[in-house]
Amino acid sequence: MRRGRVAAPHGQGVRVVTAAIVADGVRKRYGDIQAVDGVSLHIETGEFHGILGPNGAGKTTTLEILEGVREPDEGRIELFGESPWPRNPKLLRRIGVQFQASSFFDKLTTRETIYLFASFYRVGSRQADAMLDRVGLTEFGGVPADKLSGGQAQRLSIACGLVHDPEIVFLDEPTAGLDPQARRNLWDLLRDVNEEGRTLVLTTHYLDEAELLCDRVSVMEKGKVLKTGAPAALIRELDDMVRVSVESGRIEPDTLRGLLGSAGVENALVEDDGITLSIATHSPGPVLSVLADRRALRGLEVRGATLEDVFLQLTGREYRA
Ligand SMILES: Nc1ncnc2c1ncn2[C@@H]1O[C@H](COP(=O)(O)OP(=O)(O)OP(=O)(O)O)[C@@H](O)[C@H]1O
Repeated sequence: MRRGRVAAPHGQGVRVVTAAIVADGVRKRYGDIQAVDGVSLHIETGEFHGILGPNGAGKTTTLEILEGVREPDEGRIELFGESPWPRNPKLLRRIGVQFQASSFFDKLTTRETIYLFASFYRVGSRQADAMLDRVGLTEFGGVPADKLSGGQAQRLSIACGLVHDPEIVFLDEPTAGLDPQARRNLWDLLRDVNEEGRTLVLTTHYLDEAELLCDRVSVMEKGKVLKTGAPAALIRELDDMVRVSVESGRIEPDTLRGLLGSAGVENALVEDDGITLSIATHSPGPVLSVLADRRALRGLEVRGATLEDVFLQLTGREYRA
């Protein structure tokens, strides 16, 4: 949230912050599945907010309800004080939705696609061209939209959601499936869009992405928001925990149990690669000393806690996107 907050004039000492989005007690059920189970959110104007969680946590359903494209079973939602459901014409120009790239018309070029989206809002071709330029796609204007690479298609879909200059932008896993370079390029774009004072709400599987981009995140699991806060604040609540990792083959299970029993060890697990033993602790000294005694320091890494550790602490289980 870099520029979007409404600051009080100098000397008054009071900062007025208006809510862009308020959700209260939102529920949505699909048959037997309670997809969203009492979600409440308060997202400030200009905030970059991440809704994160593993598959099936209820992120997309929550986002669609906020966007006003899905009706909640229960709960109150307001965008700038207006309900988005049923379809609210007063809000349409003020919100932008990044559509999944797969929903483009396959016979339209990149330029025709953004012109089409621009026409929905009576936005002229000059503004549409400028937006295409902004996302670096001018030279691909004549290319059929379905021939763009994954990163280019995502940039086009974001451009289509931004072309009418909305105040709130909703993005559903905008970097899913992109290579690392394309992800980084997209992060730069999203940061710029937020710096202009727009409110961004993004869902993501990637905890590192949320940690890097978002002012605040809401961690979701099983339809509920487990916690909301600034990534750094959530991590700080873990009380200076660090994660010590080594190659697991070097340490016997007995030693591991001993470590787990010792003071300050929060948890120890073998990571997805099947090789790395990862130990979360508040006192890395004794842990490192036991590992050194056992000559089990191969592959040693010591790093600060991350949002993965926050998730582990909130749910008691490892984060698996
Ligand atoms: N239209 C639907 N009909 C029936 N069940 C649905 C529908 N949409 C979602 N669900 C179910 O609701 C739950 C929440 O889904 P949702 O897509 O909101 O989660 P998500 O966190 O966005 O997951 P993902 O990261 O996999 O997209 C899941 O169990 C999903 O299978």
